[in-house]
Amino acid sequence: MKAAVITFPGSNCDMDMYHALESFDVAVDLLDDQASDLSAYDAIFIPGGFSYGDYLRSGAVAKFSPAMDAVKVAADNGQLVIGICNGFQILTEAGLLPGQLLVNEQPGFICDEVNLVVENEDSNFTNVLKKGDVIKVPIAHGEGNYVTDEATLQELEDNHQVIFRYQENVNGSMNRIAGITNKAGNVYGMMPHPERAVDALTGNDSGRAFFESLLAAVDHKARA
Ligand SMILES: NC(=O)CC[C@H](N)C(=O)O
Repeated sequence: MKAAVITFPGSNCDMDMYHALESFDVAVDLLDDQASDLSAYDAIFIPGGFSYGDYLRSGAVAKFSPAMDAVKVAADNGQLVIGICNGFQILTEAGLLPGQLLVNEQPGFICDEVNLVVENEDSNFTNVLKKGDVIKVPIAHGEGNYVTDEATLQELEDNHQVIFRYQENVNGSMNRIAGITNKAGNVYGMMPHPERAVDALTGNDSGRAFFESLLAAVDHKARA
């Protein structure tokens, strides 16, 4: 698998993602917000942080960067696009995923480890797991409260686009949504940080299943 991690001014989880991918022997390029051609990559990661200082709203400035035009082309091509935390916020702002991440129901920055329940075991991001499995993954956000209109929420549920739910609703998200895909299943966003849970030395490597699923999905596509 060939991966790109896009670093925006203010990203702060880009190197976490880089090291997580390297731990799976993935060839990773670190690109910046001026990236214009992403056609060489199986998977493109938009990492967490505070892109452009989170001015106006999280992700609201990043969506205008040249790199996001290239991400849209890649998404249309069916390449995998993965946004973690601020990356999820950028993908919703850019219109690549439905809904919006609002300020947490109890306003404030939450830094914790939370249990995520697998909702869809057939996705590119969970295929080594089973529906109902629980993985513990760090969260670190002030704006993780997922909202959308009722019709879109119903559509997300009906199309099995909800991939993970929080076991307990930590931030007020509708239907305890922690991660969703687009309709085609190749664009994915989640607020929790699997890239921070890949090394047993840190006390938690349950995020590895997420990356193992991605690798299996890319491998499967290459054989098809
Ligand atoms: N860790 C992050 O990516 C933080 C995301 C975002 N800036 C928030 O606080 O919600």
